[in-house]
Amino acid sequence: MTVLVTGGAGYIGGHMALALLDQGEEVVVLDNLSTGFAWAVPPAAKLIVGDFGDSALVDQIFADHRIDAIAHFAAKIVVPESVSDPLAYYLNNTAKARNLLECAVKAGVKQFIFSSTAAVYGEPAENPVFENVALAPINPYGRSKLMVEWMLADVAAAHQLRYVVLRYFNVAGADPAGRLGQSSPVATHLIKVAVQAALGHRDGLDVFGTDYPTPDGSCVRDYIQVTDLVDAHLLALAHLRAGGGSLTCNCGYGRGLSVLEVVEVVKKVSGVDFEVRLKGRRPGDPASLVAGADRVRQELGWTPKHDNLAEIVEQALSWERRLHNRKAG
Ligand SMILES: NC(=O)c1ccc[n+]([C@@H]2O[C@H](COP(=O)([O-])OP(=O)(O)OC[C@H]3O[C@@H](n4cnc5c(N)ncnc54)[C@H](O)[C@@H]3O)[C@@H](O)[C@H]2O)c1
Ligand SMILES: O=c1ccn([C@@H]2O[C@H](COP(=O)(O)OP(=O)(O)O[C@H]3O[C@H](CO)[C@@H](O)[C@H](O)[C@H]3O)[C@@H](O)[C@H]2O)c(=O)[nH]1
Repeated sequence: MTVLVTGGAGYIGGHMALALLDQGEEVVVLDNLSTGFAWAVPPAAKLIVGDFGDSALVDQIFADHRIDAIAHFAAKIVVPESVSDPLAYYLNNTAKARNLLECAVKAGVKQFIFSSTAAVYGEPAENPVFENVALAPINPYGRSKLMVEWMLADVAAAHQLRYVVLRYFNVAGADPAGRLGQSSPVATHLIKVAVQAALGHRDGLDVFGTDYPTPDGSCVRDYIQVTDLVDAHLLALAHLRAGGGSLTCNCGYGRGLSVLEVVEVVKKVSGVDFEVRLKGRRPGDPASLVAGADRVRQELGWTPKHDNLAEIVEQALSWERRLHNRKAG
């Protein structure tokens, strides 16, 4: 059987495609290359360049391939951009997901893994935050994803489709074998920005907000290494294929690190004391998000292998060097 990976030319979907191929699966990647790269798709996967909201194209993909599961990564993912352009997020992340689900139901695809986000929690009253708290996203990005979670629950109640929703916390690092990493043309994620500053590819780093109600005033996040996250998807796929029921799980390590702490680790690992400018808050940022991560361990048997920020930063540094040389070369 074949897995359809939407967004498989992107950061996390690309690592998923690699991992699926590593375990002998057939992989079809559907990606419009809006933020992804054809070169990031492993050659053994079939890349179809197109939009996952294009129902005629998706129907054709289901007709041409024996797809038993969809891993749906494709989305717009930048929180501040969702604040300035919410309709783009509701179209790409929400409305098009509805079309994809309709095609899946029509084609009888019964297994669906969805990339959700810690942003569905908004500003949780307590951290770590567990899956069963009331959901109150504070930005359009989080709302655009939460609506897909709701659609999935309704579709699963009405049809034979079962799902695993994985709510990722902050994803970072790269394939330990060095085959792939985060390649987005315009970096916005903290670790990637910090690593670029350390390598002199940008002029220092701005810290967005130092007056949050956190120990050092900067935002706290739970950084999860990308192949550990992908392992949770492989386990989710096995769970669904074994007939397991629909499930929603946080994906994080259950440990919060502040922006200033992350910056210190990047400076230490790189050995470069790059410029850090303390700035005002960025729109849409919650103060703290740390995963209550018991369920993914208990229900899926997940055990992380790379829960170490220095190792994650080392991976990000070595990927960024490679990416830079590739561009220069
Ligand atoms: N990176 C994180 O820290 C993080 C955290 C939580 C959740 N997520 C979720 O994980 C998923 C993957 O994120 P990523 O970091 O790999 O981002 P990314 O931008 O690297 O990958 C997204 C991919 O989707 C493709 N895409 C976007 N819209 C499309 C469309 N309409 N049709 C076809 N392809 C389309 C892009 O070209 C890109 O290759 C997203 O759903 C995101 O919301 C990411
Ligand atoms: O140059 C920078 C970049 C980021 N930050 C801060 O670093 C923290 C983390 O920001 P970022 O790496 O952009 O991630 P988030 O905004 O937390 O969002 C990520 O993590 C969410 C889950 O927690 C996911 O839903 C999103 O898709 C993903 O982009 C935030 O406090 C930012 O304000 C800075 O201070 N300077």
